[in-house]
Amino acid sequence: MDLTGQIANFHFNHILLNAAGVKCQTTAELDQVLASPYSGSVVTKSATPMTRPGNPSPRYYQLPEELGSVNSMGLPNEGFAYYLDYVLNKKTDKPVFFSVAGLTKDDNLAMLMELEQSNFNGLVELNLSCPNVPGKPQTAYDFEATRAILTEVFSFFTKPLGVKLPPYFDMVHFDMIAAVLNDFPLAFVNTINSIGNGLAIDPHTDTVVIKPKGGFGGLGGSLVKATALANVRALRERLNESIKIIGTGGVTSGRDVYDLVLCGADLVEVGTQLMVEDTPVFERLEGELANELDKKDYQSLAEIRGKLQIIS
Ligand SMILES: CC(C)(C)CCc1c(C(=O)O)[nH]c(=O)[nH]c1=O
Repeated sequence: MDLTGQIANFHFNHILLNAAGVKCQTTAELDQVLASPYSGSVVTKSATPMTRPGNPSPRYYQLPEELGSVNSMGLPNEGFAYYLDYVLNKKTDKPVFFSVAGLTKDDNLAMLMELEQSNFNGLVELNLSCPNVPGKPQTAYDFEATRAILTEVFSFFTKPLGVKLPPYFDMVHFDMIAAVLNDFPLAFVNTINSIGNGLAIDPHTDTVVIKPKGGFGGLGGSLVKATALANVRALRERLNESIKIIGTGGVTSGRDVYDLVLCGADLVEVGTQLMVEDTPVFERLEGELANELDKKDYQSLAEIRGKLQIIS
């Protein structure tokens, strides 16, 4: 059975990997994800130029009944140089994704320039869920700002680059972000990032469950699956076919992986469920995915990729 994927010149023997932010802050975590026989790759925690401690804890909370998670980590990471050193020296046959999340455009451009001039030969993911300027929405919700930064990036960047997007909820927003992205030689789009600024309450104490931002945080896990499917499907329908799609959000079973591929995903990332089960989740999900294909006598993901049927 062929459970592989392809982005740019990179072939992935398995389509599953971690979502940036989960199991990818330290070299030990990165090594564990890469060492899993059932992961196809690894993505680093989104890097800022300097190391960051992130927000005060509690900053991550697992919701009850496996509903999902809420987080306001605050970009804790070991700093750009730490991850560059890792990806330059790590021996692996698997393609590697390097995620950058500068808090300013200049930080992003500086990190991307250094990646461009380095011997890094993997894929770069620019996290557009970062704030643009105070008082304005995150970059990916500011279509002019998105166009502006991609114009500057592609004036010098020649390696395979994709963007990590927050979810959109308005059909016109799908049209607008796709119209921007289609103007650039992107290798991929990764959709979705967490659903922004959710709120969860501890019923025993009538208190929010995380400390930062008065309890507001990004939502992940099964409760975001329908939004993830919609964003993968909507962008697949709108983006040039040269722009591949990484589907992220709501994966807890092989059927969830199958559904994201049906909507057009080339690779699939696991976040919240990886926090729950650790790296054995990759073997479970791939086994369940193979069973779903078996049920319908499919031999490869290529036969179902983008083949979601509508009711005519
Ligand atoms: C939300 C930001 C802190 C601007 C970026 C990092 C990030 C975080 C984080 O580090 O809080 N959490 C997410 O669910 N998605 C993200 O992209």
